[in-house]
Amino acid sequence: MSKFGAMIMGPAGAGKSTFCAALITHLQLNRRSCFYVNLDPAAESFEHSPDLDIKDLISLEDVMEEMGLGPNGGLIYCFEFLMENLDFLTDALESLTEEYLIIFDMPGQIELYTHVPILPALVKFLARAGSLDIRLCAAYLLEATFVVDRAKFFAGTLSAMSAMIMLEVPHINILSKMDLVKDQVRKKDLKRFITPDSGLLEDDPAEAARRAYEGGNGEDDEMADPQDRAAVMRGAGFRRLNKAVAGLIENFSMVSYLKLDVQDEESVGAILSYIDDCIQYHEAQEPREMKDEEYEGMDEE
Ligand SMILES: Nc1nc2c(ncn2[C@@H]2O[C@H](COP(=O)(O)OP(=O)(O)OP(=O)(O)O)[C@@H](O)[C@H]2O)c(=O)[nH]1
Ligand SMILES: [Mg+2]
Repeated sequence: MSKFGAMIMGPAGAGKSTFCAALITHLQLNRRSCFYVNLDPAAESFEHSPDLDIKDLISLEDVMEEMGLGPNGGLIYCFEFLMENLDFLTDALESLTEEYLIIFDMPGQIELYTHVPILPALVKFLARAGSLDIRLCAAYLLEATFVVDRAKFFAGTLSAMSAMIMLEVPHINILSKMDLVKDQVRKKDLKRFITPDSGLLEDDPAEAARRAYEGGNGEDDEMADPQDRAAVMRGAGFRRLNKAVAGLIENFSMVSYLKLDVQDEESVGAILSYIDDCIQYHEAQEPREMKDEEYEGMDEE
């Protein structure tokens, strides 16, 4: 029997926990079962209390205090500890039926998604057939406010792509906090972020401001101070690198985004449908008898 899950990932403050809460509320309203797993050892408050909380195994605060580690090293330590104590997950999850959507609320430390191999190992463990056998969808959130700084947007997109390549499970990317940019970005422009277009760097208003600050196009201006000139050359190199990265993202067509406005029930429902499709949730459900109260609900409609 398969189980189904969604791993909600992304940089610090991207809105992961808020999205988890909205997803849970939406599932409850639609009479669907869910199981909320908090894997952020630093998370303190929750809208829905977790059904399983890594802090019951290990807390970041204790690790930092006892091991003398900082927040990032401490987080890696917590995950290494989790990997040595996987029974903590197995014991809680193994009895869940295919009706449940297991929601994993992940921490925001970016190194977890880019260059330490812990997350791929955890995902492999969760998905392994014959063990927990969870069909997992990774959902990577990036704040829509990143569209204001286009170079930053491509850097964020690169981190989404890195997580996608590293984890090797069905993956969706989400632009969160859409409410914050709705009135700032024209619909036509927004499309170029939803499916990233490298041309965005060509007509970047922030870039124009940067060039003006540097005093010209940055490549052939005469400058008195060699240090200024070196800084500008670094700027030019940075721009070329950015363009190359953006071109790579565009050419591979690997990343596109779904829009999330967490206050809007329909938007949350639409993303859930994508998650369901990715993991083929509905195909696996047994036809079930409706409960009496569900029949009653239908009479009223
Ligand atoms: N305007 C707006 N604010 C949001 C939205 N989603 C989250 N926030 C706010 O953004 C902040 C961070 O949200 P969280 O859900 O805690 O983000 P997170 O990704 O879980 O953060 P970490 O776990 O610390 O990495 C909070 O102040 C939220 O209220 C949104 O859709 N719109
Ligand atoms: Mg969180």
